Amino acid sequence: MSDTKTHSIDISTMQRSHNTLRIEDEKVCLSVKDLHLYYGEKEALKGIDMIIPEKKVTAFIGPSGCGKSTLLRCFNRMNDLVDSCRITGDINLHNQNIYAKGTDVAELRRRIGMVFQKPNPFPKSIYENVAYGLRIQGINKKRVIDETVEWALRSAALWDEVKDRLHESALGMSGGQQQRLVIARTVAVKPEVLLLDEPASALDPISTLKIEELIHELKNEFTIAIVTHNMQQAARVSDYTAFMYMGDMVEFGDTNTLFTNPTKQQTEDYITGRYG
Ligand SMILES: Nc1ncnc2c1ncn2[C@@H]1O[C@H](COP(=O)(O)OP(=O)(O)OP(=O)(O)O)[C@@H](O)[C@H]1O
Repeated sequence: MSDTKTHSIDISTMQRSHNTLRIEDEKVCLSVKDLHLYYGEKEALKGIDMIIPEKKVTAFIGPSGCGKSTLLRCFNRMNDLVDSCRITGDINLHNQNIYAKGTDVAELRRRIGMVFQKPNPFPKSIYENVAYGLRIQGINKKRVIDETVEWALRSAALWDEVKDRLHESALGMSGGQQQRLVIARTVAVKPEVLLLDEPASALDPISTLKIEELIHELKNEFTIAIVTHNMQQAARVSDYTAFMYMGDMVEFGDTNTLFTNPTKQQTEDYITGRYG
């Protein structure tokens, strides 16, 4: 690295812990081995090897089309829904191969929940949005559902704003509230992992800040993987960062190190805004 370059992100001004994390010290939640993914003839993931550490936030960054969302969708087998898609390699969730024959994909998606860019609440009440996953699981005791709805809404930092209008339509909420409601709906079924695919990119700056604060709280209970186009956001919210380029995992490591002292020239070029 040259001494004269200026980083576009000054991580030292962020309220981050300056301790460098070591991936070897982490408990493994998900491990990815030699993962290749093809959409028809096109190879979109070219032999990915990485782990997602437990109860930490792992961010995926990289230019448009590099495969971030594709990789995220592999973790709960959302790519199964794409006809042309073929996958080789392994992904293990706590040593269990999620692509093994006989895997209960609905149960996998309960254990690994996903939140998308655009808030997608159901056209139901706030309460019923959060209760939905519980009812699908056959839970119908009112007391259990009431308690879980409150717990999930508190976990999503939404309870105080909605406790007096639980039975009003979710569609009357602001975009930022809707996204926190979707997060409450996802955590209500007690997943182990939350996959967040650009969860704040459709939101205003204040709602974005709330989501970032929420991510910070949620990692006490959940393992989080987040795709973001916003490098400042990745630097603020994540413990580990993966930089991808054209289907390759170029660099993966502790977020402080990746943003201040990347080992690969391609990573440095990207985080200093030379391309992307
Ligand atoms: N359903 C699909 N069918 C065919 N090709 C796809 C499909 N989804 C993604 N691709 C292709 O796979 C590559 C990776 O796409 P992906 O959406 O994972 O990238 P990304 O890094 O998340 O991009 P962005 O930041 O723009 O969302 C791209 O070339 C894209 O065109």
